[in-house]
This record gives sequence, C-alpha cells and structure tokens, in this order.
Amino acid sequence: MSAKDQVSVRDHKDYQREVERLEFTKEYIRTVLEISKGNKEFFVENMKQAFADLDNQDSSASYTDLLANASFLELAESELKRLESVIGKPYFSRIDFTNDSSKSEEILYIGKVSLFDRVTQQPIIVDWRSPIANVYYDGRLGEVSYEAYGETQTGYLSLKRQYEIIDGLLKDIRDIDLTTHDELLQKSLSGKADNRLTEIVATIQNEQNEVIRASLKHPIIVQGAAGSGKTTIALHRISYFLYSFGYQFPPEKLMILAPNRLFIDYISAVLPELGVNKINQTTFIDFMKSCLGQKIRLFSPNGKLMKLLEGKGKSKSMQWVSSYKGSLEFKEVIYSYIKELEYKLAPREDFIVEKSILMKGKKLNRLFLQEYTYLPIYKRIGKIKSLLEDDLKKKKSIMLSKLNTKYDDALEKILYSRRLQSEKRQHKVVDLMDMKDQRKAKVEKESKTAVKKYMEPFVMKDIFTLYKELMSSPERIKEHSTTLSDQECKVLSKFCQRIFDKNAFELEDLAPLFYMKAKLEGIDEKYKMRSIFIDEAQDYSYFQFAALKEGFETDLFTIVGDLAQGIHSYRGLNSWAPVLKEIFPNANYQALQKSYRTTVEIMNLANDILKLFDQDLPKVEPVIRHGQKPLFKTIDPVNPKQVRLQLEQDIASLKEEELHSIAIIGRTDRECQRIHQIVEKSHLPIQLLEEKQDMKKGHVVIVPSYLSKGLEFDAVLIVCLEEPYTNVELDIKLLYVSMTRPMHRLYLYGKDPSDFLLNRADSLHFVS
Ligand SMILES: Nc1ncnc2c1ncn2[C@@H]1O[C@H](COP(=O)(O)OP(=O)(O)OP(=O)(O)O)[C@@H](O)[C@H]1O
Repeated sequence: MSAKDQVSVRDHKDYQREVERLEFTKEYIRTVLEISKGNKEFFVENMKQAFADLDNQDSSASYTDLLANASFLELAESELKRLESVIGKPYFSRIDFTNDSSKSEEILYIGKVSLFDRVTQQPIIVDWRSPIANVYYDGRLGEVSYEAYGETQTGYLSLKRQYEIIDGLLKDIRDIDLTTHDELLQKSLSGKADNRLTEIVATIQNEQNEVIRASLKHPIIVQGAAGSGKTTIALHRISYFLYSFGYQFPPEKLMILAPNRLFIDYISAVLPELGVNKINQTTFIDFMKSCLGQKIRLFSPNGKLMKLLEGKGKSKSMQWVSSYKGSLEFKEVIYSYIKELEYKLAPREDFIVEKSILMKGKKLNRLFLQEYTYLPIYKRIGKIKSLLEDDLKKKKSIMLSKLNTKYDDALEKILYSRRLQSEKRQHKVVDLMDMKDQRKAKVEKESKTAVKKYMEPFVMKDIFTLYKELMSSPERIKEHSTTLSDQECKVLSKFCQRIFDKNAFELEDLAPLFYMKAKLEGIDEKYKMRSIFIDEAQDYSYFQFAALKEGFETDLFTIVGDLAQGIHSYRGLNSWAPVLKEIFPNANYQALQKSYRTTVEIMNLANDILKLFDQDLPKVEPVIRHGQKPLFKTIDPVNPKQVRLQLEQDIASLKEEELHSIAIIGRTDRECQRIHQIVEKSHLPIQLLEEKQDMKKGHVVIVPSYLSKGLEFDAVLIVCLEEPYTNVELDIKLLYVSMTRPMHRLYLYGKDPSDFLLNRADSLHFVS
C-alpha cells in the first residue's frame, strides 16, 4: 500500500470510528476464542472423568456423558477454527439498513461467519449467507427488500460500504453509491491465480448472487460463459445450501460432480474456506464405479475424443452411437426393456402348500405390479418372498389344526357309526389316522421348501448381464425401439459387442447401467445423494441427467456449464432446452454472459474464434479490465532448440512480472508430449500434466486443451508444433477453451497465424 493510499483511507470521515469498530470486533473474537478454548479444556476434563467413570457395572450413564461432551467439543472446535480463520479479516462490508416495521437503523457488518454479542444477542458480524446480507449483494441505495423465512422485509438502505482489511489492519474504505465503479472487484480480478476462488464473497455480483440464492427447493441450470464464475458460484451455492438446510441434510448427502480429479484438486482448497466440509467431491465415472458396485473396466472416455481429433476410425458411426446412447430415446429403449423384465418377473401362479391355496396368483401379481411399485423390481421379489414366508408361518398352524379337525370329525363319525362292522371300522380308523399323519407330515415337509420352490423361477440376473443381453442383440434392441431402423440397431449392437468382447464398457454405458440399477436393484442408501452440483455440465448427456435424477429420486440439482465449451457434445448435449423441458421442468434457468477471468483484449480474440462456430451463442462480455493484446509468435517446429529458447525466454519474463501460474497448452496428448520433449531439457521446473496427477507447485504445466477446461492460469502459452486447429466445431471449441484460461496474458506459438485460425480473426485483436 502506497503512502498516498494510506493518507486517503485516513481521510475518510469515519476512519477513526471504523478502526475502533475493527479493534472491538477483533478483541471480541479473541475473547470468544479464549472462552471456547477454555470450554475445550473443560470438556476434555469432563471426558477424562467420564472415561474414568466408565466401568463394567454401570457404564451407560458415563457413556452418555462422554458422548455429550464429545459433541460439545466438536462444536467448540469448529467454531474455534472458523473464528480463528477470520480474525485477520473479520468482515468485508457494512450496510446501514432501516427496516420499515421497526424504523430503527441497524448497522450490520458482513463477513464469512456470524458472531453475536453473547449478552445482548446483537450481531457483531452477519454471515454473508444470511437473508439480510442479500441486501448488500442485491440492493442499490434507497428502498430495498429481502426475503426472510418466507416473508418479505422492506426498508431503506442508506449506506453500502466495502473494506479492505489485511492482517487485521484497515487499509481501505469504499462507499458504494449508484455511480461508484466496483473497485474492489477490479482489484480482486487483477490479482494472481493462487487464491482467487476464495476471495469472491466480498465481490459477488448481482447476477451471480441470484444464482447462489435461487430457490434451493428447485433445480437450477446455468449457462455461463467461460470465466463467468460458474464454478465459483456453484461452490458458494453449496455453502449457502448448507447454511440454509444444513439441519436437514448432512453434508455427506451433498455431492459435487467435477469433470476430472485435477479439477477436484483445484476446487477442494476452497470449500473449507466457505465452511463446507465432508461433502462428496468426485467425478461421474468414479461415482458410478463405486455405486454400481462391480469392478468395471472402462474405456478411457478421452480416447474417443482423441480419435475424433486425430480423425481416426469410423468417426461418423462412433459419434452417432455416442449421441444415441446419451439420448432420451435410448432411455425409452431401456425403460421398455425394464418393463418387459418386470412383466416377465411378475408372479402369476397360486402359492399352494399341500393342496391348499395360501395366496392367489392374481393377488400376488397385483401386489407386484401395482402395490409395490414404490420399490425397485428386485426388492419387490424380496418383498413377495417375505410376504409368503410370513403368510405361511401364520397359516401353517391353521392348516394343521384344520387337518386335525377334519380327520378327528371323520374318526368320530366312524367310531359311532352303527352301520360298520367292527373289523371294517377298525380298518377305516387306522386308514384315517394314517392319512391324517401323512397329510400333516406333508404340510410340515412342504412348508419347509414351499417358499423356496415358489421363488425358484424368479431369476434375478445382474444388470451388467441384462444390459449386455440387450445390447448384443439387434433384434432385441429393435423390439424396444420405436425409432431405430434395422440397420441402426445392427450398427449399435455391433459397436457394443466390440466393447463387451474386451470385457469392458464405455462412459456412455454408465447412465443406462445406473438407470437399470435404480429400477431393478435400487441405489444403496449410502450413495443416494440429496443435492447434486454438476460443474462442466455441458459434457453430460441427456440420459446422464435423467438417470441421476431418477436414481437419486430428487431434482435438487445445480447444473452449471457452457455450451461453447462443449467439446464432448458428440455424446449428446447441444442445447439446454430438452434438459429444461423433459428432465427438469421445474428448473430455474439463468444465463451469465459476463466474464470475470480474463482481460478485454484476450476475450476479444476468444470471441472472434467463438464466432466461427455457427451455433447461436451470444458474445461474452468481459468485465472491463485491460491488459496486453494476445501475441502470436512464429516458431519453427523443426528447430526444437529455437522453440525451447523462445519459450524459456517468455516464461522467464512472465515470472519477472510475478505471473507465476503458467500453462503451456497443446491440442492433444500427443502434441503435449512433443512439446514436453522439447522443453524437458530446460532448466525450468516443468510438469507434463496427466488427468490423475496433482499440479506441482511452482511448475509450468503442459496440459492438453481438453484437460485445461475449468482451470485458470496467470498466463497461457498455446503451442502448435504439428497440430494446427482447423475450422471445425471440435477444434474451434478446444481453441476457445484454451484461449479463455488465462487471466492476464495469452501467447500463441505456431508456424503461421492460421494454425490458430487467426486468419479468420480481427487482425486488430492480436499482435503478430
Ligand atoms: N464476483 C467475482 N468477484 C471476483 N472474482 C470473480 C467473481 N466471479 C468470478 N470471479 C473470478 O473469475 C474467475 C473465473 O471464475 P470461474 O472459474 O468460477 O468461472 P467459470 O465460469 O467456471 O469458468 P470456465 O467455464 O471457464 O471454467 C475466477 O478466478 C474467479 O475467482
């Protein structure tokens, strides 16, 4: 901070008062921390005592004590951690608000945690997620309103003030009025790529706030341009969700589905800062692998993308199969197949034990096909089995006593019958008694096996076998499809067969398998999520969304993505309309066009590239922040030394400018290996990044374009040695993704500007 800045903050009319307030807050936090630590010691003492009291005779009371104290301890510790983490910056803004009903003005300081005066219960810090804090994000000065617990509160906002507090010292105060430019945002955006995701609670913009706070009881779909804050918003919405519904949903029931493990690593540092712990962070594939409960061998999903990029194989039929398998039409085929299985499995026979019909087949059939439909099909079989077992248990003694009565009555009749001679009577009596014994023995015997025998025909094949049986047979597919031609069924089946022959599946098979599991076996409670957050959702297929929704039996989804970055659109998704219409008709939809990541200059060039792709995608509007124009540099790929020296030199000067997070992006894995071969001899720390690796700190990473999606760097160097980007959809998208990764600097290295389609861009948008 310069001396001039110091002077300007001190010049603020409320400087002294604000410093006092900050000191008071810090002091209060310190006191609370001390008390909490004291409490902790107190609880630890209590626990020690409870352990000592734990004896064999009467452990129950001590044990309850122990548990009670343990949970208090946990509370104290989490409170402690949260408070400790904010002491250097207890709040970031203030609002002065007069509620219309109370008429008294409240001065509220907004921060990442809430803190109350333990005596007066007045807020010292208000949590950014609380209802009233919405006024800070949403409201202009003047008349404002916010929703709290189902009611609308109205009032007057007379002050909106931002603070810059570093290490507990007040560095800046900015009052926001109608015309004030959001300086804090500008400052935050010009920062470096190390810790930016964490810092946005202070600068969340109105349109982003609307997504974060959109009804948590409805799904939301966000189409957001590259750098519009989708990931950031999704993470903040999770935090908001837990704040609002945490008492109903434990964090273990929330899940983020990220595109790859690299990305999880990238976001995982942020969540604890937002007070989010223990939530599931995984990829669709990893989740499916554990949920489907069998060791599935899966073809690499990026292998297909590489084949398409390399123009290898029968790419047309491959694309068609991929998109078909991701379609809702295919879901209908699977549904019809499941219906057939259900019909075939439905019981029809009477349940008979020793000539008695204990339960009519018709009744069992009705139970299975109508009453028990709330259960997955195989669970219904289990239910029928236990129903028969219970029924048999109850009816067996009735059957036995009925037999007793029947034969005893007959015996009585014979014994008192005068018409029979005594010898004959004796024979009859013996016969009857034998028969009675035999039938009773038969009841006993049949009872032991009756249910088992009845259930024998109900063969519950596993979903993998069933799926393979369907997909290996064009005739079967045809039976269940109303749209596919014979030829298409053959192509589809042959494609699947080739995969099954290798004892494997592909990514596109996971949605149908999960759907079948949900309908036939049911999803294990442990995997049943209550709220799901999907990032990079443009890479999902319609079937994936539908399967997840039906499998989890919830529509609490937050889905964020960007169709312009849909490099896997061959799998299916190329519009949100069917997702909104067919899968989440309840969903709110929001589009975010503003990009916060990168400079106007970089975005101008990226927009030129996006325009080449003839889908109606609106231009991305960068938040006004200027920087250098993208630079095209000519290299000679056959002269590796020249390429290496050029890259080394540029990286060194970027580092001198404190731009430390740097990525070299190549079109494919293969291109990245070529680049690596050239630069590995360099003295610079370089990492050739693979999907399952963590990014090493301080290294320049070489990353293929498809894997760079979702990541960001201070500077990006896109290098083309042997693989120029061509004017086709997939290449355009990959180039666009790569170009939108840098925050500050973009360099392009190739033989000719046309390697990056720059011959089709506005020549004013780059320097060559
Ligand atoms: N309101 C904001 N205040 C400060 N920084 C912001 C804000 N919104 C977004 N950013 C920053 O902009 C960058 C892009 O955000 P994020 O990665 O969430 O965007 P995205 O839409 O997921 O991008 P992409 O689709 O390209 O992956 C991040 O550095 C983030 O911190």
